[in-house]
This record gives sequence, C-alpha cells and structure tokens, in this order.
Amino acid sequence: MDAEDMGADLEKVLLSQEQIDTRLTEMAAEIDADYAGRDVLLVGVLRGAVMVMADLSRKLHSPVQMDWMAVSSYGSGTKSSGVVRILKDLDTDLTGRDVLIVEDIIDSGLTLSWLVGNLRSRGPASVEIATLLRKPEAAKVAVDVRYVGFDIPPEFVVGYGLDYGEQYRHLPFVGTLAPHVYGG
Ligand SMILES: O=P(O)(O)OC[C@H]1O[C@H](OP(=O)(O)OP(=O)(O)O)[C@H](O)[C@@H]1O
Ligand code: HPA
Ligand SMILES: [Mg+2]
Repeated sequence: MDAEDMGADLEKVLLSQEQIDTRLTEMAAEIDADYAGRDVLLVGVLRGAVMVMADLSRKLHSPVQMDWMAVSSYGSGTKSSGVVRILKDLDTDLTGRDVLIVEDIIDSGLTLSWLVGNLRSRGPASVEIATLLRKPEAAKVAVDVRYVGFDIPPEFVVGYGLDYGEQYRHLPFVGTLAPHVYGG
C-alpha cells in the first residue's frame, strides 16, 4: 500500500516508512541504553499502538515482555471525548515492574495522562512512555514523555496504526487526510 493507492483520500505523506524506521531504530537504542540490565514490561495501547509495538520491540536487544491494554477516548470521530474507558485490561501484575507504555500518538494528552495515573496506582517500580508521534500544540494536559519519535503539527493524521473511522490503520506511512474525507 502506498500513497497512490489512497487516491484522493490522502492530502500528503507526513512521515515515510523509511523515516519511521530510522527514528524507531534510534529510540530502541536509547531504550536499550536506559534499561540495561532491567526487565521491561512493554504495555501497548490497543489498537493504535500495534504497529509501533511490533516494529519498536523487534529493534530492542533488552529482555522485554509485552502486554496490552485497550482504552478508547475517540469513538469514531476526530476529537477526543475526554472520557477514557478501559476496554481490555492488562493480564500482568505491575507490582515492582519497570513499565514502558508504547503509544502511537499523544494528541490532547488525555488518554496518556489518565493511563499513567492508572498504571502508577498499581505499584510498579517505574512508568515511562514511548510514543511515535506527539502534537505539542494540541496538548490539553502536560504528559511527561521519555521517548518521542516526532513532534508533528496539530493536523489529524492516519496510517501506521492510526485510524479515521477504523480505516487507514494498515498504511505503512503516516499521512494527512484530504479535508473532504472528514468534512474539514
Ligand atoms: O492524546 P489523546 O488526545 O488522548 O489521543 C491519543 C489516543 O487516541 C488514539 O486512540 P483511540 O482512543 O482513538 O483508540 P485506538 O487506539 O483504538 O484508535 C490514539 O491511539 C491514542 O491512544
Ligand atoms: O491525529 C490523529 N489521528 C488518528 N487518531 C488520533 N487519535 C488522536 N489523534 C489522532
Ligand atoms: Mg484512534
């Protein structure tokens, strides 16, 4: 699947497959260095983080485990409702664990600020965040993020796990939608 296959839906490619791959390699090296000798639990946030988790984790040399949470605050639109719901909880006990949350995007920050608080209350040794994308200008709440792939403008993006109405998650790049698609 490439930009041409998306036809008129796509406005532009913001981050190519190569740019994403290069940046994830750098992030994995940082994570390996920071967590040397520790056993990390990667917590992927379904569904958007699937691609980041799959690609980032395969670049790590540290021993890691993976677990998944499903939370949702967006429904089918382009605006966060601000209400975060747990759709699937972790199966892992976090007591004493070094937890690294893996996310696709921090937009308003509402999802992650809520999730960090929720996971911290479970007695872990540490909770940090690795996100591929962050929109600094869209932040409604500040979130302390240890690893950020790219800071991007406050436009709605799709691809590489990110959806609009459950479409476009499988694109191997990150792009912006043409305004006619979402009525913008
Ligand atoms: O910083 P925020 O404004 O809270 O937005 C970020 C969150 O929103 C999206 O998830 P969504 O709730 O749409 O679920 P999904 O991952 O299944 O697409 C995205 O994957 C992040 O988890
Ligand atoms: O820009 C975005 N695109 C897709 N999903 C999202 N969830 C929060 N922000 C976004
Ligand atoms: Mg989404």
